[in-house]
Amino acid sequence: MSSTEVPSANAPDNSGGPDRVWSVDEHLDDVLGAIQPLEPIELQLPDAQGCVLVEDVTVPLALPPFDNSSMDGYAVRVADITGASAEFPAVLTVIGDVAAGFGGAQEINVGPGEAARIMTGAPLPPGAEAVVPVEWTDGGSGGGPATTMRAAGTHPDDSTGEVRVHRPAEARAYVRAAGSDVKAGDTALAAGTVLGPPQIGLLAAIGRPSVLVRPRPRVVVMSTGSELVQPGEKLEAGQIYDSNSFTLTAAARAAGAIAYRVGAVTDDADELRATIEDQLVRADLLITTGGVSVGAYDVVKEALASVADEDEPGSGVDFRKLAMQPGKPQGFGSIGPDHTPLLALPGNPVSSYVSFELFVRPVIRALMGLQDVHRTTVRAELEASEPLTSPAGKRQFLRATYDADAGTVTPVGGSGSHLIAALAHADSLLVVPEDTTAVEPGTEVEVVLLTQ
Ligand SMILES: Nc1nc2c(c(=O)[nH]1)N[C@H]1C(S)=C(S)[C@@H](COP(=O)(O)OP(=O)(O)OC[C@H]3O[C@@H](n4cnc5c(N)ncnc54)[C@H](O)[C@@H]3O)O[C@H]1N2
Ligand code: MOO
Repeated sequence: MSSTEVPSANAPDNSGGPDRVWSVDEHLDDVLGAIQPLEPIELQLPDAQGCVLVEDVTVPLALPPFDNSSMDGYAVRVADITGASAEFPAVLTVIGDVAAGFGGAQEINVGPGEAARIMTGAPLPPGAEAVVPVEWTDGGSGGGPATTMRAAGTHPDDSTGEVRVHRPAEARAYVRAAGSDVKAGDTALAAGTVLGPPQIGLLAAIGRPSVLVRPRPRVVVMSTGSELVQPGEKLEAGQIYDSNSFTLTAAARAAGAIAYRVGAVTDDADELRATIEDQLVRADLLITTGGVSVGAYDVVKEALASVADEDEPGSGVDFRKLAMQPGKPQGFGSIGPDHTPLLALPGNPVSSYVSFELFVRPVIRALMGLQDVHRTTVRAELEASEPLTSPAGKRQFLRATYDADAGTVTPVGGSGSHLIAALAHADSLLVVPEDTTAVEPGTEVEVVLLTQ
């Protein structure tokens, strides 16, 4: 990197004391190391979308279940239409209709010199060896080539009488063979598959109404701060609107969670503790924002100190400083009888969002049992009118826009962790490493894509 690199004197303090500063990677390892995927449950197909399958699903019946037509046309015997042409059509007796869903195909038996009208998806009747599309015939009209089949309801006579076939066809032409998609006993989907729309469709096609999956985590998001007012309400002096709970609830949902937004809780440890205890019942993961710094009203630390069950291994919430900007103060641990994981994020809006992207999103995805828990990162050339500066010893995450065609990344707004508007116009985070204090335009940098 053609940028200013600072010596290791600025590296995080790893001494283990109260002033210890953890690196982003150490914190992420600790957080993810404490997360187990949620226990599998049986979910109805519409609810299983986006979830990870935990069973191998075996095909109970072949697809298609029976030989069927891929065209609207006539089911015929091959020998009857050998050598047929427009000038010398094969004239066949129409013995009836076979429509999709028609269960009585066995009653229609196509004998020599006979044809049955057949619709796309309808079972091939006994005796028939091929299907000729209606466009290869006169459609029973006695005239030239047909373009469509006339509706059985308005033209019942078309199911009887004669049809002229203008072209020969090979055996099995326009026939979709039973089992040509999957066979009974095949593995339809293997454990570990993420259920997207086509996978849900396959499960439905083989008749499965529900499957065993890891569920979406239920994530409760609450912001803290006595200055916070809900959008729509009147702002008094010194108050601001609560945006974090909206941002992070939306982010949790986008990450795959079932997200519950709890409005802002005031800076009162008892109230916060009571709210957290109330919310535990519906939470697989709790997220708080604010109150984790060193201020006199930073109550999250105080409240969480006694919500935790200290007698149980794995309980309790640790607060630490990370070598990153934004997002320096962070809390992580588990609380309540079920050791529900909790991440306490800093209150500054950009800090809480960047912290969510780096730590909470991977947790949500790990709870879902997904293998790939991280955002896509790419390398891009810095496009800027002047060099970027970054604090020594901290990994900085600047908001940016990424141009995939040009292979460039451009910072949006400054580095301040209160810059909500710039964040809303960014699609990526530009990463400046801990040992770099300046980055020249044109330098290749790492970029975290917030959309993939
Ligand atoms: N003396 C020090 N002060 C601060 C330090 C420090 O090390 N020493 N760290 C700074 C850093 S870095 C951060 S980040 C913040 C974290 O503070 P808290 O987590 O305690 O957050 P608050 O004080 O509650 O709020 C900070 C800021 O963000 C606004 N905020 C909070 N919640 C919301 C919300 N839901 N929606 C919109 N805006 C919100 C709040 O009004 C404050 O302006 O501490 C620094 N201070
Ligand atoms: O770490 Mo704070 O998140 O820099 O603003």
